[in-house]
Amino acid sequence: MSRDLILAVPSKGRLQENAAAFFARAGLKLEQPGGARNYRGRIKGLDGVEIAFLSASEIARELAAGNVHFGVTGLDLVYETVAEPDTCLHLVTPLGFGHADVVVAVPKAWIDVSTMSDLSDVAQDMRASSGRAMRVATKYIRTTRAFFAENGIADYRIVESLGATEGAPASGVAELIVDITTTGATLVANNLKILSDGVIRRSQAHLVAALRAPWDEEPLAAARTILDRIAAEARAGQIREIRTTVARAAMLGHDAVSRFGATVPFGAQGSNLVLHCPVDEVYPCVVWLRENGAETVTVSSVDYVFEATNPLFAGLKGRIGEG
Ligand SMILES: Nc1ncnc2c1ncn2[C@@H]1O[C@H](COP(=O)(O)OP(=O)(O)OP(=O)(O)O)[C@@H](O)[C@H]1O
Ligand SMILES: O=P(O)(O)OC[C@H]1O[C@H](OP(=O)(O)OP(=O)(O)O)[C@H](O)[C@@H]1O
Ligand SMILES: [Mg+2]
Repeated sequence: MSRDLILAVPSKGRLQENAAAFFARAGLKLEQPGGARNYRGRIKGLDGVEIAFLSASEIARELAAGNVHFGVTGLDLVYETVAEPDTCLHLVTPLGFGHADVVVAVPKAWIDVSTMSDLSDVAQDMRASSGRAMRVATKYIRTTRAFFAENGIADYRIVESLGATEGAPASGVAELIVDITTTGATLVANNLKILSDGVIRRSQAHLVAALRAPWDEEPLAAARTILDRIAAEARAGQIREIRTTVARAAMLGHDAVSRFGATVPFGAQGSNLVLHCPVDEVYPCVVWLRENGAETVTVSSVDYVFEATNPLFAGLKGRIGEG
């Protein structure tokens, strides 16, 4: 049996390009030999990892079943597809793309309806006046059931919709919808509005680990390598490297830690000072260094910051064995 770590990556759709670009930034180049129709691949120069190219919703299912170790998919699909995600999955890290909100939206013409509580009244009124249940068009069935139950709405019916859900109210198939929105353009074009307390979930793509996957020594070692790279790239993105020569470098380095949340990665050597400073604090830190005698100060982006500890791997390690 293969002892490879299996990493599931979207093979199509909204998340595909961003996922490949994300791994590439971390120095992990996904290779798909034979082109887009070959659903197995590898990472260039990294043995012990097999890529499974799947659709985003399939990835959520395969993670829950423990058939893959790692997967990239949207939080909306994780919670929609998996019954008890907290028991069998570990969210390793958000990836900063694939943003979408799962929302409850009703016709704009319903001027008296702006909250879930108002919607509860609508459901009762409909039942009383026509004897029928309010209808909700959606493909987010589990998500809708849970959210409506939390809001005390029980008398409604789900109409399963696999596409163009926003058209359902106008075409008379349902009274309202639960769907994802990113820019809001589709809702506006269909004369729908989001209820003020109707944002069910803010979703983005995540790297997710399957607790039920066979986490033998080899896949765990591969996971450590992958997460080492991802953490190094993420850390590098949060900071800029500031370099200067200044008297009392050690003391200023020490102060920069408390003033700006900087780190002094290599310690202060004589009058040379290197700081890793949070992006938003870079300019204030430069001004402060000059006030303290620094003349030339350079600021640069770094590609990776590898550190002795890796919070992503530690987080995963802490949860393996629970699944
Ligand atoms: N504007 C958007 N429209 C649709 N999906 C989006 C959008 N923005 C981000 N996403 C995310 O992309 C993921 C869905 O991707 P995709 O439609 O390719 O997956 P899928 O549902 O598995 O595919 P298919 O519908 O073909 O089976 C979800 O996690 C979703 O939140
Ligand atoms: O808020 P917006 O930026 O307008 O984006 C949201 C819309 O985009 C997606 O539809 P998609 O184009 O993927 O079609 P489908 O739902 O029919 O698959 C999603 O299902 C919404 O309908
Ligand atoms: Mg889709």
